[in-house]
Amino acid sequence: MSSIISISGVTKTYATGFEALKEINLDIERGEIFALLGPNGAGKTTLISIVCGIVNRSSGSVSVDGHDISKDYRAARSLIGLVPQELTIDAFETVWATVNYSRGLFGKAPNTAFVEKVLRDLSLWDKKDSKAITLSGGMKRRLMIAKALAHEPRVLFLDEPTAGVDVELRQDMWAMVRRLREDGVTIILTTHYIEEAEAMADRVGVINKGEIILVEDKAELMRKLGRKQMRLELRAPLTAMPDGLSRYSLELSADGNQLTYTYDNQSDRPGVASLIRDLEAAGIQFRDLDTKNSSLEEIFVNLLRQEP
Ligand SMILES: Nc1ncnc2c1ncn2[C@@H]1O[C@H](COP(=O)(O)OP(=O)(O)OP(=O)(O)O)[C@@H](O)[C@H]1O
Repeated sequence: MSSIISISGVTKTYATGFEALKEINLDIERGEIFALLGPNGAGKTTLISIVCGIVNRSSGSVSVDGHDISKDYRAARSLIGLVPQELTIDAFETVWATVNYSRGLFGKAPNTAFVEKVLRDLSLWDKKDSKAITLSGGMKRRLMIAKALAHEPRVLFLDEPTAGVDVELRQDMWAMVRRLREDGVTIILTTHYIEEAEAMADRVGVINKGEIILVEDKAELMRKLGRKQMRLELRAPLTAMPDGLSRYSLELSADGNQLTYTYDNQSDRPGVASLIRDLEAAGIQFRDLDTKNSSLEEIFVNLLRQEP
């Protein structure tokens, strides 16, 4: 896959002297869903805003489909749709006017069939004549997306797309984002909901204190950094861990009824079989057993914990 966005050596120091981005190098591949994760204040919005031409970088370069965002600003910007965190729609404008106006701003010829398709895809068609002020919160967010798609961008930035959105609507949004990808749109989203990245992203980037600390294929990341846990429900509670089991990384629940064994996903010798033998030798019996893989959330928290 070739990259559609290329960010090279980008730094940002705000007028206050605050260094929000330190030497960011990042390539976004054509047609992927890329999730940018990071704690509050990590620099996600700053980075997106630079690519979209809203904030000036202090140094470095960015190109969008080969167009330099400074030298070739218009061409670069016309390839991008941005859905910012805050609502930026005129409350007294209709849905139809909002989307068509936005298309016009990019100098695109009117195309009612295209705008109709966007509104239908976002389940806003029956609201086309409603004023934005009369829409529910979820509809307003969808209108923001419709507005961002009005000029047929090839790249869509979604900054915290589902912040404060209920679970059902969040699932709808995810489905909609996947459909956009199927249409060939590259999607970059920032999110606090790690389950969102887990559900949708092809690749994940983690940014912390203005630095990209990791970029990885999501499935690979979960395979490489993921851990597995096996939980055993004991027949009789244990008061202390028997000596013979000290070589395993075992945790005993406070009531003594559960043992949890954490092990490496990738290891050829995860030690499960020998643990079970050793439990037997120690006379510990269990009623039930289950295993689970660690989530992206656990991987993320561990990554940030390792950072100085
Ligand atoms: N105009 C500005 N002037 C000075 N500092 C700023 C400005 N805008 C942002 N910052 C600072 O830069 C840092 C990065 O902010 P940014 O909004 O990019 O973070 P973020 O990762 O998007 O955070 P969040 O998840 O909270 O939206 C923060 O410490 C913020 O206070």
